[in-house]
Order: sequence, then structure tokens, then C-alpha cells
Amino acid sequence: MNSNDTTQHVPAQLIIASRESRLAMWQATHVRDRLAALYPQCQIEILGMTTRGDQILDKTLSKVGGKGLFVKELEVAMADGRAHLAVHSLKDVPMELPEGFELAAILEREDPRDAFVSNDFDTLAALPAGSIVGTSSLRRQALIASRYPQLVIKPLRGNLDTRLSKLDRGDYAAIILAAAGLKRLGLTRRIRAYLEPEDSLPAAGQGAMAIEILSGNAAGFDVRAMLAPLNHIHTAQAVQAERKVSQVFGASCQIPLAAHATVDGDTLHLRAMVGTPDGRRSAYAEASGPAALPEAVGELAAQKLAAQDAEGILAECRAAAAGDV
Ligand SMILES: NCc1[nH]cc(CCC(=O)O)c1CC(=O)O
Repeated sequence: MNSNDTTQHVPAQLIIASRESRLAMWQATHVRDRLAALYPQCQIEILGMTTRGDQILDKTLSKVGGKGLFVKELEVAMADGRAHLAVHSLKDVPMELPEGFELAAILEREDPRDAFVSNDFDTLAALPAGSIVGTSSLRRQALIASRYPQLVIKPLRGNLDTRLSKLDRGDYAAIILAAAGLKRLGLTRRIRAYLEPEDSLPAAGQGAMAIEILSGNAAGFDVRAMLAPLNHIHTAQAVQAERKVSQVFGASCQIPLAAHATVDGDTLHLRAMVGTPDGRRSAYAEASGPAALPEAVGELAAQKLAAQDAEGILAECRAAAAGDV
């Protein structure tokens, strides 16, 4: 057999585990359609599931256990043989996956920027003093606190539709959301302004989708090889560099941390930031290097942050989080 001939390995059925939010379902459907085009003989289905992260709507995620809450149930479904792959927003995937799981493909990134969404105002700068801005991201909170100290930040949880309805009923003057989610759901018209990476450096992995699988050929066929055509090399390199920075600082949702990379030919450019939630202290670094060695570029940026007392900043974050309970 020719090694390029994968047809013999294609199973009759493939099951995709997904959260049930509209964005998660859009993403899972996108993956299903692309796989269906590649493997017309395979029947592909989506198994929708509610995760603990979806159920907890009243607290800031950082206080209830962080990102893992959105992926655990999907991993259990794969381990039980109820699904072969899981589609995630990469931003929600913890840096360290549980033993036995791996990311098999990273899809081409959508717009990585944060978006300013408001019914009455055009930009953050246009908001009157005392305006309430909704975000539950410590990274976005730190940015707003440092640049717009006259604004009041209030937590905002729930899926995209829930967040938009809280804005529409007047709980907030404006909210900050990832542009990627709004664009995927056809809600681009809700975006009043984009926060450029210079002003609001995106979170590691923002705008990218990841496909997680069980390592090895647990199901008796090579899922990883089937997903390989969906992997977007430049996005994969960029997010590896970004996630390295997060990993070095043991990032949980409790740290305002941003990392954003772009790949230009063979070169990867990475920008990274850590700060305190009150926006008073931050460290910022840039690093460039071979796109083929993304983790090395990530480590270089992390070293530059460390040289600006990133550890001291993180210690302050931990103290703030502990004092908050
Ligand atoms: N934390 C929730 C989350 N995870 C991924 C996205 C948006 C889509 C993406 O970044 O791929 C969002 C919503 C948001 O931050 O506004």
C-alpha cells in the first residue's frame, strides 16, 4: 500500500464531541463539514454536551477552577469511546492536557482581536467616567484599569448570546468580547471598534480552534492522520509560541496574561504581557525567531518578562486572588 493512501483507515462513522453553546456548535459543524468533504464515505456526527464551565454562570471562572471546566466532559466522552475527537476554542484549552490526550490539529485562526461592543458608544475612549464595562477576563480588566481608570469593570459570564442580552438590557454601557466568536456567529455588525493588539494584546490562542483526540489508535484507526489536512501550519506555530509563554508562568485564569504571535514566512514574531488585575503593574516583551522553533521564541519572551520581575507581578496576582475569596 502507498503510504499516502489513507482510504483503508477511514472508519464508517466519526463522532465529534462539542459543547452545546451556539459558538461551540458552529465550530463543531465547521469541522464536520470539512471532514465530510474530505471523507465522503464516512458518516460524521456531533455529540453535544453541557460542561461544568457552562453551568457555572454566577462566578468569575478564575474562582471556580478555570479553563479545564470546559473540556473535561468532552475528554471523558472520548475516553469512554462515545466520541473520537473534540473541537475546542484553543483559548479554553489548558496548557497541560491530561495524560493520554493530545491536540491533533490547529485550524486557521480567525480574527484574534478583542472587540468593543456597545449600543451607545463608539470606543472605550468615548465612554463617560463611571461607565460600566463588562468582562470576566483578567487580561481585559487589567488593560481597561490601566488605560481607562475612570471606567468601572463588572464581571460578565455566559455564552455569547447571554452576554449580548445582558448588554442589551442595560446592565453595561459596553462589553468586550473576542471578535472571532462574533464573526463566526454572523454578529460582526455588533462590533463598534476593534481593540488593536497594540492596545489590547490578545490571549494565547485567541481566535484559533483546536481538535483534541486520544493519543494512539484507541479507536482502531488513525484519527490524527485523518485530521492532518485541517492543521494550519502558521497558526499552529504561532499558538505554540503563545502557549509556551502561558505554560512558563503556570497560567491559569487568575493571571492577566497575553501572548500573540504572527508568522511571516520563516519568522515568528511574538508579543507577550503579564500584569496585575488592577492594571498598575505590567511587563511587556517581544521576541522573534525561526517559525520552526516556536517554543524557543516563547521561552525567549518569557525570559524577557522574567527580567522585568514577572514573578513579582504574579505573586501580587496570587495574593489578590487569595484575598478575594
Ligand atoms: N473564554 C470564552 C471564549 N473562548 C473563546 C472565545 C471566542 C472565540 C475564540 O477566541 O476563538 C470566547 C469568548 C470571548 O472571549 O469573548
